[in-house]
Amino acid sequence: MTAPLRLGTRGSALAMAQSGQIAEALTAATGRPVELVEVVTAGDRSTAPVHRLGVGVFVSALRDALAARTIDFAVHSYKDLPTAADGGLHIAAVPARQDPRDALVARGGRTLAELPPGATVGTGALRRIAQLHALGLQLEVTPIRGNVDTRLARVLGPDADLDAVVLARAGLARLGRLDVITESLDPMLMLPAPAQGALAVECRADDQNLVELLAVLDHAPSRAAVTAERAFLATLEAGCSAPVAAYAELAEGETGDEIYLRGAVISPDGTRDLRLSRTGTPADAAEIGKALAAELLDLGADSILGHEGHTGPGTQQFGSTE
Ligand SMILES: NCc1[nH]cc(CCC(=O)O)c1CC(=O)O
Repeated sequence: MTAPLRLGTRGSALAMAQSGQIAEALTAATGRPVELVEVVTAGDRSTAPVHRLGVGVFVSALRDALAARTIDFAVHSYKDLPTAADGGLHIAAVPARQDPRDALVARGGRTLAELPPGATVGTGALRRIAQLHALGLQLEVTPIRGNVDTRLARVLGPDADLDAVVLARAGLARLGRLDVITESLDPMLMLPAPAQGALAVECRADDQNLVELLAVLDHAPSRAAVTAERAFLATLEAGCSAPVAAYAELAEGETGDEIYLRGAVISPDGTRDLRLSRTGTPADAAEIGKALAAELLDLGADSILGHEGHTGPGTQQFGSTE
């Protein structure tokens, strides 16, 4: 009998769902039993706005448990990971990514275009707030936070107080709640967060057997897309309140696979909206991300991000605020 592998997870419904799906996939592929071990993070205990906490708080408790060897591996929402690499840890797999689009859940089955001026739309992410404002629809954008159920209740519950909320389609998919979506937002309107819809399966870098075992879950095209988007984010040195979006698509070109990366930096009020794209080969994913970020910095993205001259340690700790 092999001892079960210990998969550390947060206790939220979303975290449990995605950890459970990875545990099942791993057992199906390798025959190894997996046991879920719940880890409570500072982010779960606090009610402060996420852009103040930084999403890194959700991740650090799992990483501490990895370092302390109380768990063997962890599954993160990739977009919640800090861009700074963690030396002792290794992302052993990026499984096939879910549809990365954001989703609108609106009362009365409405789409974005059907919301009247003054309609109240809840979201916590500056990236979404900025892009909603940039649409110029006179939407009343309201900051909200909480888990997926809490956010849905603001529109669908008995005490609903908002006309709509925007959240990641992938989260709803993992919870089996795609039915509530009234519009999956085209990336032309709402470019997703870097790595949205992707998971990162992480273990200790020196755990060679596990590194090899987990690799069966890796999906090369998803890894290439996420690599480009995250290189873009890291090069912008985006702090924890950064309205940064990126989306890489892979397609077959005439001379082989091609990667098409779009990136945006938008001021929170939506009045400054810098968007560019770049193409290349998947093998150059990281370079494409870096080059796209450099182009946007040349156009003044730094002044939107508020770190001209750079603000010192800490500012590059976290990924996007989602
Ligand atoms: N911190 C929020 C968060 N982190 C990951 C997801 C689900 C989507 C994904 O895995 O990218 C969500 C919910 C949301 O943005 O609505």
